Amino acid sequence: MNYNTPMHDYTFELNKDFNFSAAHYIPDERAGKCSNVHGHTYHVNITIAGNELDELGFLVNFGELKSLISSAFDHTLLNDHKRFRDVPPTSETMAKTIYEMVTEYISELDNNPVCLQVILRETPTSYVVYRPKKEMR
Ligand SMILES: Nc1nc2c(c(=O)[nH]1)N=C([C@H](O)[C@H](O)COP(=O)(O)OP(=O)(O)OP(=O)(O)O)CN2
Ligand SMILES: [Zn+2]
Repeated sequence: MNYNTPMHDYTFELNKDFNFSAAHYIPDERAGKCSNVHGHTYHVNITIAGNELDELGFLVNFGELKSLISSAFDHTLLNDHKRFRDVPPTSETMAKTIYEMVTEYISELDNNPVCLQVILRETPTSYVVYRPKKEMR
């Protein structure tokens, strides 16, 4: 999928798309049919930027980004995850959670990549963009 990415001055920008399947429910009757357990094939787009590459010539390993998120969420009930103990697993909170997981992972890398945004598509017609405020970077 092609999505817009924010303007930046980094030399390299990387985008990783992948899918995972998971179930969820929104535990509030105001969510209507979405308060029942149901499943989605979630589509994720992660944008990473930076000025330096690692010894392999990678900004970030594409496969590591995918496995970081898929190993946590694929074929699970999202409501069971500790990250969704206090907030319901909506597209918005999922996009923010994935951003936080990616940012924790890349903060360990020596070449200083940053995550610019995460896009989480829940259905063919519904998706969310999570982009941190500039002072958070
Ligand atoms: N702001 C949000 N609204 C809704 C969310 C959400 O995460 N954030 N989630 C849901 C449900 O989980 C649902 O699975 C998705 O809803 P919706 O886009 O309405 O799905 P439909 O397939 O019914 O949409 P169509 O318009 O028929 O394509 C609900 N709202
Ligand atoms: Zn849903």
